[in-house]
Amino acid sequence: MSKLSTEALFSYISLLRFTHPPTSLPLVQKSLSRLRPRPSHFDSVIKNHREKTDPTLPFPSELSLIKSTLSSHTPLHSPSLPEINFPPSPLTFLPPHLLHYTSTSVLSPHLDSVRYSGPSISVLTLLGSASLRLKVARPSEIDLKLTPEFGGLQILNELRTELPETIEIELNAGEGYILSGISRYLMEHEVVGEGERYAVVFRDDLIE
Ligand SMILES: O=C(O)CCC(=O)C(=O)O
Ligand SMILES: [Fe+2]
Repeated sequence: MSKLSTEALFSYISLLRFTHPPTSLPLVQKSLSRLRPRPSHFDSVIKNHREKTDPTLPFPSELSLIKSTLSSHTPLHSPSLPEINFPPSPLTFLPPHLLHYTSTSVLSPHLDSVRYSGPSISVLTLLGSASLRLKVARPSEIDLKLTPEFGGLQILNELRTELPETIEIELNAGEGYILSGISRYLMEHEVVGEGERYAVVFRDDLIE
């Protein structure tokens, strides 16, 4: 794995990227404008930020770009890794989740719950910049009963030996990333940034 190019590495963990102009920033700022910063999310993963799920904002061109990015992805597997479930097409998206971070906000390493959303998590940065850091998750973080079949936790050891300890990408306004496959189910993510940042998160619905 260490000989893989960055692009091949991202493909291997199904970390996809897209660019979309941050034209929805004014709508997102307006939607969040009356909210007070929250000292803590219910699970303490995010702190000192503003957030809101807003079903009234449709984001049609962002969602169609995310769908086409996902459907053009061919996962790259090492022969020893079992297949990871990939989103069927078409996906049904949950209402968008709006986020506003400031210099005091913290987003700690976590895995998004597999109880509430499906196989892809897409985030478009609308203002500001930060870094996304991905690491192979600890076994205790993974709910094997609810996670698609990975062939047991042995896959984590395999990933730990095959992947760099941290995979990091820059997040700038107008840039989006998608966590799916390995990066969605088997790696924890954290966002590290200094200044103000607006982002919108598109999660797809659970697959029955
Ligand atoms: O702000 C981001 O890029 C990530 C947000 C996130 O990880 C989450 O809301 O679960
Ligand atoms: Fe997350």
